[in-house]
Amino acid sequence: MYKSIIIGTGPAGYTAAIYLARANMNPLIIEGMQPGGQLTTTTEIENFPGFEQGILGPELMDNMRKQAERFGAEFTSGWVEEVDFSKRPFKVKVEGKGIIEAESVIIATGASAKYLGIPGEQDNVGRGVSTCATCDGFFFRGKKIVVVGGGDSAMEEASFLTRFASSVTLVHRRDELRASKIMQDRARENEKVHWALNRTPLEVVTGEAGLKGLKVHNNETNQDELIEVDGVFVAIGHTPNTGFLNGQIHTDEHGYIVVKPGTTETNIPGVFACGDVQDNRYRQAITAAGTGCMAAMDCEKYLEGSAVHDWSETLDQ
Ligand SMILES: Cc1cc2nc3c(=O)[nH]c(=O)nc-3n(C[C@H](O)[C@H](O)[C@H](O)COP(=O)(O)OP(=O)(O)OC[C@H]3O[C@@H](n4cnc5c(N)ncnc54)[C@H](O)[C@@H]3O)c2cc1C
Repeated sequence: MYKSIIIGTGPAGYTAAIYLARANMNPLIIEGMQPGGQLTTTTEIENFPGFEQGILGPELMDNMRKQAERFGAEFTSGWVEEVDFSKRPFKVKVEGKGIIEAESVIIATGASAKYLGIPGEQDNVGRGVSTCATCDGFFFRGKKIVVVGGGDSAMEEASFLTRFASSVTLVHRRDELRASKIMQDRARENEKVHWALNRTPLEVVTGEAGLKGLKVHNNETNQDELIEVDGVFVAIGHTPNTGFLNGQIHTDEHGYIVVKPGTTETNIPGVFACGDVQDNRYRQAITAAGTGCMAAMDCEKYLEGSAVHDWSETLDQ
């Protein structure tokens, strides 16, 4: 039996692993199908502190893994299929490995960006196709971009990207947007934002020089069109990876794990959550790593038998 199991090896899981391993807690880390997490799908990371010239995503994650290994963290591959948090020790069922038991569990399974599922999209992630304006907007200075989506986050990303891009065209398959009025108004007031509503994305088109544009079907004219751009930002939401929890941990209406404010504690003492799986707002590598540190420290306190936080006093004041 392990003192602690960490599920997931993105920046959150690796950071928790570094802290727990250095505290002699001998954690077991379950890697899942995507060792290294989301950053292994991208190229240059320019906003992770400590790397003046930037660092490649896979290299950053490889460094974090080696750092955790150096302090004795143990890794196993496999996908967590089920958990049983109803009694102690906690049980974690890993595909092909069976049931592993632990006194505590840190959930760091991230959130997957939703994609359109059209030809050319996956081949060009990190080469013109992105799901993160904060991460990649900087690479599109003076360029033309489309943002696909009709919700608040699409409006926000479109407005944000006008700081860099020469023009941002918002593509949505209907002529009505789901976004709140205030977010729509903000985007509409921005003269760099253009609108291509009632258009269904069909294909990310590339040429010899790279990305050429987004082919869409115009639902009004029934014609296909090519919107010529340098970048395609897909802003149709994220899915937190919480299916394996089977409702045992409280989640919000979007499926994100709910933690006690200012901590990584879930509704079950001894089960902690960090990184994008509990963060619908920031979703950055540095915030994931930061909460990974918090989860390890909360977990250590729990294993030592001391209360993690006593909020009652704060709330009484
Ligand atoms: C293309 C791209 C570019 C990005 N660029 C930047 C950037 O420049 N700067 C920045 O700060 N952020 C960037 N981000 C965002 C950043 O990658 C995330 O915020 C960060 O990776 C979240 O870390 P995490 O540890 O919470 O989860 P993730 O990195 O998502 O890792 C989740 C881990 O959980 C595992 N897992 C999931 N389900 C299971 C399961 N059932 N069983 C076992 N394991 C499981 C996966 O295998 C994976 O190892 C980018 C994201 C993408 C997609």
